[in-house]
Amino acid sequence: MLTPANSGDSWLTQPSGYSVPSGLTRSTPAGSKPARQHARFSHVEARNLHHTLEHRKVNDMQLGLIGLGKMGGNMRERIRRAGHTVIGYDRNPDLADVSSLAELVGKLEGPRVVWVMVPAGAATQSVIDELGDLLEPGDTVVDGGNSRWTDDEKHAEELAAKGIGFVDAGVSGGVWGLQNGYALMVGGDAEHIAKVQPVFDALKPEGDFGFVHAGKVGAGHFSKMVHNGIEYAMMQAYAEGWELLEKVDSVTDVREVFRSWQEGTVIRSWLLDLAVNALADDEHLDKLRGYAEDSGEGRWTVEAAIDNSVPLPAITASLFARFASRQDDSPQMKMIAALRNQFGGHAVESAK
Ligand SMILES: NC(=O)C1=CN([C@@H]2O[C@H](COP(=O)(O)OP(=O)(O)OC[C@H]3O[C@@H](n4cnc5c(N)ncnc54)[C@H](O)[C@@H]3O)[C@@H](O)[C@H]2O)C=CC1
Ligand SMILES: O=C(CO)[C@H](O)[C@H](O)COP(=O)(O)O
Repeated sequence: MLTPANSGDSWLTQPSGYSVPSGLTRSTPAGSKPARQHARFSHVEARNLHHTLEHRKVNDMQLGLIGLGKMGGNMRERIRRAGHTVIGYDRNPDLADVSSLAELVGKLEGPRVVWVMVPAGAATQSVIDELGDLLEPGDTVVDGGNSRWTDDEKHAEELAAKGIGFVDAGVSGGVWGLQNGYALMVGGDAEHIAKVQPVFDALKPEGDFGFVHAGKVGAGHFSKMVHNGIEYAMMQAYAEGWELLEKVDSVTDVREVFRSWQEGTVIRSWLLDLAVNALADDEHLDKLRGYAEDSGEGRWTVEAAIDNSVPLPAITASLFARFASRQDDSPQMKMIAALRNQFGGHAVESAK
């Protein structure tokens, strides 16, 4: 079952998933007693241990992480597993390692890197404002939430006036990121990004892809915004296809059709895999109401399309489909019904 990591680990103790680097442990043959603490290391083991410690010294860094919910909680765990130190703050004390932002900043050695992972808008603004007062020149703030890209320039300017760097990071991967890694789209100056790189490396998926320095400040969130616009339209297409398949009598097992599409088809994707997961739990989605919220990225994508005169019919339609999902009845369809009745005498249905 997928749950955010709400372990509430103290930053002073090793989190449950922490793995000791291989050079620091000695293997114990099955059935034998565990090696005693004072067991002698061979020359090769001692050299490996030395290399491991040197490696950690060079690469380990400290991170302050603010917002330990569905995303930040798992990110803290993934970064710690990579051997870095994470001090987490959340306004929910059950999740936090420290009791205030000031305490978090006080525990970090300079130059500090602080990652903000709270809801976009007012929450992000207030955290960045407070950090602006607490941090020192040479420190760096990363906004990893789904902030509107137009906020980034303002945040970068406000912090730059105090000598503090700013990086905007679009993060993709959801609650699966702990195991699969988080795809990262970052914007900002190379000098600021370099300070955060060990953390980006810890978060990103294995392999060659999953990290991009997309451009200047704002480019990371702009890229993530478009990513989410695409996400809307892809989900909408799967959803529409699914409804049509469910509607007709000739297709007797829609769930199996979706499952079969997972291999070999043109339309296989991770979203399709997740649709199959959802249908495994609830074959006809009977347990759900057809209602979908949105958090902003879809509408900002449509606004950017208008600003740039770029036609986005699929993404716009998928945003509007969510608005429609929130209506019990359709005022506009009342008007359509009234007009058809007016001009053509077509039948109407009475309000319930
Ligand atoms: N859930 C997802 O799939 C993804 C979410 N995001 C973005 O990441 C950010 C966090 O999202 P989630 O973890 O899903 O949200 P969440 O609601 O699970 O967690 C947010 C956390 O921030 C804390 N918080 C809120 N205001 C705070 C403040 N002023 N000071 C300290 N802590 C504060 C809350 O107590 C909560 O624990 C949002 O900007 C979201 O849009 C980005 C990618 C994927
Ligand atoms: O960024 C995400 C996934 O990539 C978040 O899950 C985001 O909340 C999805 O957008 P919306 O809430 O508007 O559906």
